Amino acid sequence: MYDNPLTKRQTLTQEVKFSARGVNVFYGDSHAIKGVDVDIEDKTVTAFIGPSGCGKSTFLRCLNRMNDTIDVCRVEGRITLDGEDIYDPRVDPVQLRARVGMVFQKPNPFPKSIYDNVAYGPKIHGMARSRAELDEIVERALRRGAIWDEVKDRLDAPGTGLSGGQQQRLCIARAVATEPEVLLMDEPCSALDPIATAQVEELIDELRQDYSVVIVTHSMQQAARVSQKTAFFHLGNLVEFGETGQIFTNPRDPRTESYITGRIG
Ligand SMILES: Nc1ncnc2c1ncn2[C@@H]1O[C@H](COP(=O)(O)OP(=O)(O)OP(=O)(O)O)[C@@H](O)[C@H]1O
Repeated sequence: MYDNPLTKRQTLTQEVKFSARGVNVFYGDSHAIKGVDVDIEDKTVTAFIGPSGCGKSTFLRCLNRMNDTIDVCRVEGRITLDGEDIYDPRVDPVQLRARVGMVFQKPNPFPKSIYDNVAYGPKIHGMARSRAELDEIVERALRRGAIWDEVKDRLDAPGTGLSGGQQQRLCIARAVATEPEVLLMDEPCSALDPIATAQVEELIDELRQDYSVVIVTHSMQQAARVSQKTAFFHLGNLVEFGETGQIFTNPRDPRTESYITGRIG
């Protein structure tokens, strides 16, 4: 059931991209993430799994400081990206989010054309000196999002007019347009049908050639299909982290075993 040819293919250990140590997150008095230590590797898909409310999205949002936008949220501990503390006051969260892109649960294209959806980030970050350069960036990103062929003849059409699966691939193209190093995906397929889900999963597998990808998913089958590393969260604790194949076939913690066999969650 959890057979994963992808994890079998990769056995090499990659460089560490994110390193988290002693991370605690509070919403007011509520302790949502408890003392999490984890290393997230480059060129690897890491899945965050666990029952609803266990803190997967909260921890994901720590990685690009999206929690900064939530008033009651407080993050403690140390998280480094390529060895640099991302919570250092000198770090500009906007620049950080260009390096650490995010794709959300519900496809959320801007109410703009397909072209402008993708061109927006590169324009803000001054990545193109001419319209021709911007055209190239947009085409490259749409190709990376595996949607170029479907939209190349209607780049001026509104992004919101695409199907759900196309919108999500457009959002992935938008996220990669600024050439991030990491892509965070919060249940990116939960609003998609099985065909669109399969397309996005295939795309995720391609993206890991160049990026570190972290995906929150409720689907253990999806975690097994797309990830090489899996982190199991329970009640705010990171209970177990390891090779996806090991987590699904030979979990070390009884809580992980209960979850993957359907006894909790
Ligand atoms: N903006 C917020 N304000 C207050 N509490 C929050 C906020 N966001 C999340 N929480 C709380 O933090 C805990 C962890 O939530 P989080 O959304 O990270 O879990 P999750 O594992 O991603 O859940 P799900 O799988 O249901 O999306 C929960 O108890 C939740 O109620």
